Amino acid sequence: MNLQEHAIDELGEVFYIPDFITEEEEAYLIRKIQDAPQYNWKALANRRLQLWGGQLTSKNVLLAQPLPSFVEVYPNILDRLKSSGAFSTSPHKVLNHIILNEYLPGQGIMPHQDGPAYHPVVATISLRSHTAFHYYRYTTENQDVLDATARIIVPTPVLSVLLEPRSVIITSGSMYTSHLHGIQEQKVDHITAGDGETGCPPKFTDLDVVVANWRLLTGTQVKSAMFKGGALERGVRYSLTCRDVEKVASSLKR
Ligand SMILES: O=C(O)CCC(=O)C(=O)O
Ligand SMILES: [Fe+2]
Repeated sequence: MNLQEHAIDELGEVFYIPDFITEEEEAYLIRKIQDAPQYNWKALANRRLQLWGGQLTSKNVLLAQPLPSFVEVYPNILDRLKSSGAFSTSPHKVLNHIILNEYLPGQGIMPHQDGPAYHPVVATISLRSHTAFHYYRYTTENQDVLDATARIIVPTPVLSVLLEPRSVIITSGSMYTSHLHGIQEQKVDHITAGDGETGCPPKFTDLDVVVANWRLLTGTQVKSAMFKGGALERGVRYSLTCRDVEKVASSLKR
């Protein structure tokens, strides 16, 4: 796979690959996720999550646990991501940690950075529902403040993407190290139609920002919204956030 053909930003740091997994694989993964015992879920204020591959210590060391067979055997997400080239420069050349997030319609995640525990590449697979995913930057004022929470975020995203179910989005470079990303808490994503040409691309209506990956979208309903406009209702979405934790403790080191 030539990752650069999937670049959706000017610097070539963000890549969108539609239909990264099949519908059968998606159905299987969702069944496995839903079959997990209640105690595997960690409840947060506005979403639930599961950690696969172990916990991180306060010093950002992964206490590695085996990954579930349904990411290593069928479907073999590990190898598939490896052959995408996404982790070719990471220390273990492959992901070793996955956060599974569950979002109900109307739930999201505040703009944030993923931090220094991971090699600065993240691959996020979406299951079951689409969502709208935005990248943000800090203002240049206040730049020397070391505490990221004290810095000001520019409210208009620098890049906005429509993530389809079964797609993967890969974020690397400065988009990982110095930008933020988030999902707004919405039940519906309104789309303003484009004209099918680069001069007038489709937009997310509410923020008036271009759908950066509109040319790469494959879903019938989603594509129709790009050309005719429309409202895309969010369903329950699962995301698999795949990363390579740099420091690993335990005999499971890979
Ligand atoms: O669900 C997503 O697509 C994003 C999740 C995320 O940013 C994270 O887990 O750090
Ligand atoms: Fe994140």
